[in-house]
Amino acid sequence: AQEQGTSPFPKHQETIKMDPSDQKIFTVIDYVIFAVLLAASMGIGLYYALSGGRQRTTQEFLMADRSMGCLPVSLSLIASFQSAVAIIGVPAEIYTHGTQYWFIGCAYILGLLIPAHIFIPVFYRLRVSSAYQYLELRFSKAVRICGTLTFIFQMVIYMGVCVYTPAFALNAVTGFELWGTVLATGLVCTLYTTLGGLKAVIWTDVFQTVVMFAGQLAVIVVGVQKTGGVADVWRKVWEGNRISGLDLNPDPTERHTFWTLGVGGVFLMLSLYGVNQAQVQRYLSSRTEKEAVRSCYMVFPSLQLALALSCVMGLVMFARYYMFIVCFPQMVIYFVMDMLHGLPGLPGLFIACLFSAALSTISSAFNSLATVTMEDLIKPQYPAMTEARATLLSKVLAMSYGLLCLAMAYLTHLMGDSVLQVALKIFGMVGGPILGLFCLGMFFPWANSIGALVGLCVGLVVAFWLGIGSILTRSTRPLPLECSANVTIAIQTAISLFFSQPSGLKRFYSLSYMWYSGFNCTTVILIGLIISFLTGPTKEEDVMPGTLYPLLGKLFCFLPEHLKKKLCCVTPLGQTVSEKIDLIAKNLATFIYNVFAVE
Ligand SMILES: O=C(O)CCCC[C@@H]1SC[C@@H]2NC(=O)N[C@@H]21
Ligand code: NA
Repeated sequence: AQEQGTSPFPKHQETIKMDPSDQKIFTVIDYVIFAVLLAASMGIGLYYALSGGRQRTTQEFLMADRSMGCLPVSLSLIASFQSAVAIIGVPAEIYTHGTQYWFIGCAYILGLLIPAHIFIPVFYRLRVSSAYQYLELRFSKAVRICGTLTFIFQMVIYMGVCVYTPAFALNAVTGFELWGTVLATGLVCTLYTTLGGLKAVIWTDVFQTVVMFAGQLAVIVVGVQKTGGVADVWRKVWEGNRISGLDLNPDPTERHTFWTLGVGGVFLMLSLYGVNQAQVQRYLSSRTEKEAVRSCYMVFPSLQLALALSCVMGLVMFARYYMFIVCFPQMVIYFVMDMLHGLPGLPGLFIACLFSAALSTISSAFNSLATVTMEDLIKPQYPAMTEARATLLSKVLAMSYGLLCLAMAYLTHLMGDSVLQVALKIFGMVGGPILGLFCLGMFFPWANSIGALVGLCVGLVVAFWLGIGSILTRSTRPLPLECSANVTIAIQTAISLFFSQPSGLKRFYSLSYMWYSGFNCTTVILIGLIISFLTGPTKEEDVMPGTLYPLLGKLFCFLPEHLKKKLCCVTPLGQTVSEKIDLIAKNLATFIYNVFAVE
């Protein structure tokens, strides 16, 4: 049933440019909406710079006076890791490979329950400001510093991808000024983060998350209506077999299956929602531990909604273009402008949506980077520093990270891979080992500092060997379009010759990137335990109270008490399993009550 439509695409696939002049994409109202977004974000920043304690202490600037409620915290938690990468990358993923990626939603259950009931209680009761303070309490100063530096490395790269993605995508399709937008976005974000601190970052995240959902919803509604209605879209999508079934293929080199997404995805979620400073800081800014746990529960429905919106957008895009099977990097933006041009204000709304996604993520990154640099690297060196000076320095740090992020944006220009893959690989390669470090500390009392250090280093080396190896050996990978033909072939032959390795290594390199978090986390734990046992395991009684979570006690709760004692599974968190279970039940009940009570 292929309609004989004329292809809406210009002849040359490489340079898809809708010249704003003839297409009249952006009317004045569109620019106004984009400007309103930046102005509103600045306004919130200024408001928190001039109200409350006027950002005079690090407790307020970095921790929002630990006074936040669960609703803003939960929306800010989503905004931190739902950036333009997901808004552009997920629809392209669904268009190209079908809805298999949607199964990552199954990882959100354990991916949020474990942080709510394991990581939050430990961090909250230690009353730390930075997650890496935990590493010094549990291990040593050296482990804390390595953890902090690893986190900084991860977030600086991730930030660059998040700033660059929306600007480059828009420029490629609509000629929207590239570096002007990167500068405008980066500077506005740096300003309101530097002026208003965590309170401003959280409240701008709330506003930006609403804009993000609105923009995606608008594209879906207009897209379905222009593609013949829901029934027609469903028929085209079904015929194009874009609705993937449950793929239970256990092969770990299979890119997306229920196992790589549903199980591998849990480790990805734990590395973000369990131990990433940006999220931990939000939990710690909650007024009570219960409020923090509740905000984690409230993330679940909104995260599922965000995932559904971006997946449905990909399906509508497929229904629209399936008869012209083409795929080029900026197809999603092209589709959006194809749907929305001629509807004044909607292209502007989508641009606002794209930059809301970017701003909310990079502002969280700036603020968490400033916090860990201050708390983990500077304050311990200068304990006598006055509050005023420390707060001023935190603001300077937020500003510096903002400028560094612009530089990273340019580096992203050179990466060329699909941005969703790049972002998820960064989390897997760097977030995975950090998750392993925290799990080693919380669940294994025998782990000592040397084991933790060696485990982290080996974990990072293996992670980068795997990550870079997979990029280099995927000779089938389409190199960025701008490469000229003969150079590409020469490079590819050189790489394939150099890397023509035995099948074992080839299989290692072809591990699905969705397993990176789980694989690297496990490496750190195994190496960490082996080294700890070789260098004299820590005794339970020597461990700082409150830094252990009796995971083994929970798992073996059926064992008699004396055996559990031997397996050192006491419950230092002071709650037996049954108390834990009824806490979960009570939380669910109050959460459901809150939702309906609000209605
Ligand atoms: O959107 C981004 O900036 C990064 C890609 C998504 C990161 C992970 S995927 C699972 C979880 N769900 C989200 O919305 N973000 C995180
Ligand atoms: Na975001």
